[in-house]
Amino acid sequence: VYNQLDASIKQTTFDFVIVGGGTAGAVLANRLSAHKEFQILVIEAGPSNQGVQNTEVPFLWSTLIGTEYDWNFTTTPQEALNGRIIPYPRGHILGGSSSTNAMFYTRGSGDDYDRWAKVTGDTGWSWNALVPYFKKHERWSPPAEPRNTTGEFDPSVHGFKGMTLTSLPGHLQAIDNRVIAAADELGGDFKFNLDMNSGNPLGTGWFQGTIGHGERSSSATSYLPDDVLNRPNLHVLLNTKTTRLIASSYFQPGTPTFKEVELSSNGIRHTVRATKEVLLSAGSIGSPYILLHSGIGDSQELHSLGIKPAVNLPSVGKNLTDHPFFNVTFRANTTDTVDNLITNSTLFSEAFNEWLTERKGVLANGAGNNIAWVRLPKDSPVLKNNPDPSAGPRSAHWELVISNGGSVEESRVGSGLVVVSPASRGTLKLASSDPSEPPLIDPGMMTNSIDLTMAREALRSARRFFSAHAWDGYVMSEATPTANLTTDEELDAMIRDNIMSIWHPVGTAAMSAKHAKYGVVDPDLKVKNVKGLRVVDASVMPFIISGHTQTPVYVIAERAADLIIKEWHR
Ligand SMILES: Cc1cc2nc3c(=O)[nH]c(=O)nc-3n(C[C@H](O)[C@H](O)[C@H](O)COP(=O)(O)OP(=O)(O)OC[C@H]3O[C@@H](n4cnc5c(N)ncnc54)[C@H](O)[C@@H]3O)c2cc1C
Repeated sequence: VYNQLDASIKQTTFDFVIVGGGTAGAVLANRLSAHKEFQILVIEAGPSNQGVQNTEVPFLWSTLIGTEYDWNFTTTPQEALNGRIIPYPRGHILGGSSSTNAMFYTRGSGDDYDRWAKVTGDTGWSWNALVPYFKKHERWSPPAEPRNTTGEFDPSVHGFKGMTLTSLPGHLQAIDNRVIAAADELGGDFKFNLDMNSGNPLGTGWFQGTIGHGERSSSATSYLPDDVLNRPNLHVLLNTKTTRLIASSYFQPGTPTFKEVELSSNGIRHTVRATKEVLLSAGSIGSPYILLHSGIGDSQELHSLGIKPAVNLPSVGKNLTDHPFFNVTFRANTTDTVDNLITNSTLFSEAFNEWLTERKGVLANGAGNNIAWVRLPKDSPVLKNNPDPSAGPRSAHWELVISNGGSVEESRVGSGLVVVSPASRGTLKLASSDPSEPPLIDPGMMTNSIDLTMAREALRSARRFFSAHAWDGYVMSEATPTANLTTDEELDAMIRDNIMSIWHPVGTAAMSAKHAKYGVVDPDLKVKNVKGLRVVDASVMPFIISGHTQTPVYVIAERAADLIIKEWHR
């Protein structure tokens, strides 16, 4: 591991150069370096994850936003959100966003992946074909505080011998029994679902997180532990930014080859070469950003920025898809909420000590203990008059992340509401030809009015959920900013004022079928009309899944590693 670009790095040629040591990049680094004949270099812009305590304590994930471990991006003014600019965090650390995310472990629905298989013409991306990769990635583990978890998950759908630790919440919360009772009482949309990761997520069930023994399990902790980092054929260069890829046959006719990588750290520039492939794993923002700076994108747009076009691939940076998110909260007749940890330093110290000494307690938990996944009703006018934005009947339109808290001023419970099958699309563009300038990120939040409808219905469904008898005497009244709003117009105005991103950008270097006229990579993740270059990360998803996006990234990377090894291993 090198902490910076300096003279100690003698080697400049490797079999594979992996750009980005994030969620996907760490998987590739591990799987490829298991083959001793491959020399591998990983280039990561951020520092090491080791010793960064707030990446280890699950409850403290949100404290990493806005720090040196975050790229600290923001969006362009969002047209459908009254011109608001919203924060757009991305992990800037080994492990990438898996080192800083909220650790939801959700696979989405079987239909999400079957849609990928359909649009790419490759059955290898179907749910059934990917199930072995979900299991290869996952190492299910007991919750941090041991208890009988029978009836809270289905062991048959999980992997027990994989890499990344997953678990049910260890610390039970005051509201958990009421959530399950509300699901049983209401049935229908909210019916209890034993395991939301079976391919059939709809209904209410227990949160599963990328947490093991009370600590975050990231791609860095699970795929790049010391014994892997110490492999003699794996080289990891930290604190170093890749600025662009250089075409080696620029002026020769035929398909350009991109095997040269330009790096920069502390003002020093350097190039390295891959003899076999460059693997771009810089994420949904970083990968299209590097492609565009390398002249791979819409030639006309690049030309107008002063970048010499190398390959005309107009889909680079287009199709940016993300999940909009907002909150609803209700005043609650309790003093037992997680917000007390924020307002009461004694309570926090006790909880922190418990985590430090035993890796237990509320700080060993993720962002909630229960989730519900809901669809628009079959007879919804939206579905009658428009194509269904979701992948199919097993995919949710929205998600309720039930939370035992929501305000530091008074006791509340509530729900994060996420539109998980959005129809809006945005773009990622360059502001200039200068690779030190951040990109223009426009997720186009709510630009398709169907997403507004789903957000409104999500709120109405949360109101139904919290008016179940199970909450009698506990939930008092809805709080601002959603309280007393009933008409579509009132709700739309509130949504436009409050929607944020839940930070799941995908699709900016999307896969398409082999000879499709659009798309950035083929189903084997090779960049179209280019040699020597694949993209392996969240940007290749042709459609967003109806769940949080780290798990599909791990699965994409696991399958990519197999494709790459099959091609090059002798
Ligand atoms: C705050 C937050 C919370 C989230 N919560 C959840 C959640 O609870 N559950 C879930 O499933 N998903 C969640 N997500 C989304 C999920 O983490 C991502 O979809 C996933 O990790 C993306 O993986 P990736 O490999 O595509 O990119 P990343 O993991 O982001 O990796 C990209 C890596 O490339 C590096 N890089 C980028 N550009 C360059 C460059 N020019 N040179 C060198 N290195 C570069 C970055 O520093 C980073 O390490 C969250 C994301 C965020 C930001």
